[in-house]
Amino acid sequence: MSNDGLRLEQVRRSFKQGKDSLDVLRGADLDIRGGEIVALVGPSGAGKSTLLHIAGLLEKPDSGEVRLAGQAAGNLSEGQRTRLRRLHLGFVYQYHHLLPEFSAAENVILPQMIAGASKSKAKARAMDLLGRMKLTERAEHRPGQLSGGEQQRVAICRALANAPRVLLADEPTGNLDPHTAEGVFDELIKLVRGSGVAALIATHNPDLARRMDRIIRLEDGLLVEG
Ligand SMILES: Nc1ncnc2c1ncn2[C@@H]1O[C@H](COP(=O)(O)OP(=O)(O)OP(=O)(O)O)[C@@H](O)[C@H]1O
Repeated sequence: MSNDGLRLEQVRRSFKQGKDSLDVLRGADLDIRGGEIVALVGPSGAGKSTLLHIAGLLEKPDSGEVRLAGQAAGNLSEGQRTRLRRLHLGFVYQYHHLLPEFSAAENVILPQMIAGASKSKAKARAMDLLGRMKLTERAEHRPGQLSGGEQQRVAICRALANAPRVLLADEPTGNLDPHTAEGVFDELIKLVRGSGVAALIATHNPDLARRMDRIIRLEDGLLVEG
């Protein structure tokens, strides 16, 4: 069946470690539809970041297919992969990676302009996203003038700026104290639900994982439900 979100089919990835090969992904299957929020859990070193890099077209699998917004990525050129990534993917990392010399609003405006939006449209969307994250008053502040929670909320707005079909997040609240993490996570969930994006969020926090629609566990190189 078609899926306009994210689909992985029999994804395999191994790394050479000396004479041995470490089989991190051994045929991982995944299907996330628009509007679904899925937690990716598993012990440290299980391969969650590797899986997110492959799903985000930052790395290629040894075999298997990644389908993004209905399009198979396997046979695309580097240029086509970059375009697909720009059009359909948003990323949130543990650290915000905002541009320090630009304001919060500019950090959300820039990716839209790179994708071809006019400045006025990009600004209107940035202010709308920042408003939904309760950051209107902070829009003109630079990242260094914001709290850790606020920085991460701006990073979430930036990830959603181009209305991607798929949002990938690697421990998005992992750097924050538990109370702040909970608040940022609530806002993330609200924004994601309102946008219809397919979201895959890696977390070590079982309380946060339980609040998503489904939990997928990475175990011995395979993805299992629950
Ligand atoms: N480029 C690489 N070369 C060799 N080994 C790698 C490479 N990338 C990852 N690995 C190995 O693959 C395994 C999975 O790593 P990965 O970072 O995906 O795990 P993770 O589940 O995200 O861990 P954590 O929860 O600690 O972030 C680890 O044993 C790691 O050392």
